Amino acid sequence: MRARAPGPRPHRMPGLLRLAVSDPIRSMYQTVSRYGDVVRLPLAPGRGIHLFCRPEHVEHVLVDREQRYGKAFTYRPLREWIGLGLITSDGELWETQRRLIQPLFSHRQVENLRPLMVAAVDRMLTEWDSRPDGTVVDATGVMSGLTLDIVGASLFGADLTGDRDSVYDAVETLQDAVTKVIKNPLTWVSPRAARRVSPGFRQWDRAKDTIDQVVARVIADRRAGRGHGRERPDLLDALLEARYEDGSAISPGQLRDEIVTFFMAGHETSATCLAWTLYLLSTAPEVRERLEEEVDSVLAGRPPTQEDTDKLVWTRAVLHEAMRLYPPVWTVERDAAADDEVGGWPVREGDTVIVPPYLVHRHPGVWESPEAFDPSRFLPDRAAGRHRHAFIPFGGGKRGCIGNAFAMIEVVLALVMVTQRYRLDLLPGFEPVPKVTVTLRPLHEMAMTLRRRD
Ligand code: HEM
Repeated sequence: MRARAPGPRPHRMPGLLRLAVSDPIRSMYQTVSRYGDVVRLPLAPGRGIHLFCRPEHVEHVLVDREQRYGKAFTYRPLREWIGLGLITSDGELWETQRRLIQPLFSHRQVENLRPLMVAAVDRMLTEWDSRPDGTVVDATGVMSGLTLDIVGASLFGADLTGDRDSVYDAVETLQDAVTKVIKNPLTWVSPRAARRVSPGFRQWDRAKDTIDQVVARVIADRRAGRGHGRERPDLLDALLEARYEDGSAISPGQLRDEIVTFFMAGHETSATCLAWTLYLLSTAPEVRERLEEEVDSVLAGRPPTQEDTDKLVWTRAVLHEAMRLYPPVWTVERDAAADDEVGGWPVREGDTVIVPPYLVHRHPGVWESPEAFDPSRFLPDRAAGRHRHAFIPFGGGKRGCIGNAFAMIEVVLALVMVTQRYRLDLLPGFEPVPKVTVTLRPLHEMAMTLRRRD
């Protein structure tokens, strides 16, 4: 094992941290272009942050040695708002909750949710149909409304269509809040204190209240037996009816935290993926025409079933390529619970390890012309032989995304059904810029015109 990975000397850290705060992706790029794809940043005496950008490093940290790593301290600020749900918990609590929830997210179970997803996309398209051709929409906002509707209907049997705008604003506020708190060095000592001293925290608490009120209503409706066309038990039923080994039920606090977690994780990521996909398609007419041809020839106007999925090769390639360029979860971070060695470099207990999908997905040693939008790189003949951790939009290992199958059904369905009826074009002169918060959503509105295809 070598002594220590390359990286800046401690006196350069203040400048680097300033850049990391103002522009995290640029600072990561600069760091790896100067030091290579393994970098150690001296955070404090005896404590380092490691950046690993190669697929084999990802596999090592997230899969092969996952038991040596826990969620990084950087996830702690999230707990201030979403509590200790599946994303932010660790250890025994996480294992118990994951065991409880995992069966509901198997391929077979989420396939059962397809009709509810189709109905939600239909509701959005029917609303679009009532607007004049050429109407301008904010693609990020509409996709967020759609995926919130899907999560509400399919996981909680709830109609959340009336909550779209307030939840959208609240999620944006909370993402900004988490990002600001993470950037405050006090977070390393106490995220709660960092939250309290940050300007604007009252507004953040109001956003949390907005989410909490929606969640409380969803639970109260279910307890009162008010359903919304449910044919089989959903996530809310599973959580309410679950009994732990000692026979106890889930506590009200834990119930709230899990629901808020699924609320947030389940819609924001898929919405971001769809918004970037629509943007990229509007920049590449030949890619979009090929998508339209595939959708028209495979489905002839009907919504896709499970059996169609394998035939929608180009559709899936387009979505994968959009998630490669704009991974909704752009960074994945762990704290080492024990000493380790990654790619021949030492990692000490307590060090933080970053495996950023954004950089792994644009690694020039793995991807040809990594900055280009080229879905054909995901066609089976070109994808063959690529390292399986070169593409990690859903993370990997036991902490990988529980909603992976759910999300893929949802985004394929949404893209296909939109493509069957509409073309979306970016307003001329408008160039979206990624906003680096918890997710990689577009900084401003993604203003696009809706045009019917018929
Ligand atoms: C395109 C859509 C999505 C992307 C790109 C995505 C990405 C991710 C990633 C990268 C992680 C792992 C984070 C880490 O290792 O630190 C994760 C975890 C998680 N995701 Fe997703 N996700 C998506 C959709 C969904 C959906 C639809 C749901 C729920 C319905 C969901 C629920 C979760 C949960 C609960 C976790 C935490 C899992 C655990 O730690 O046990 N995600 N997601």
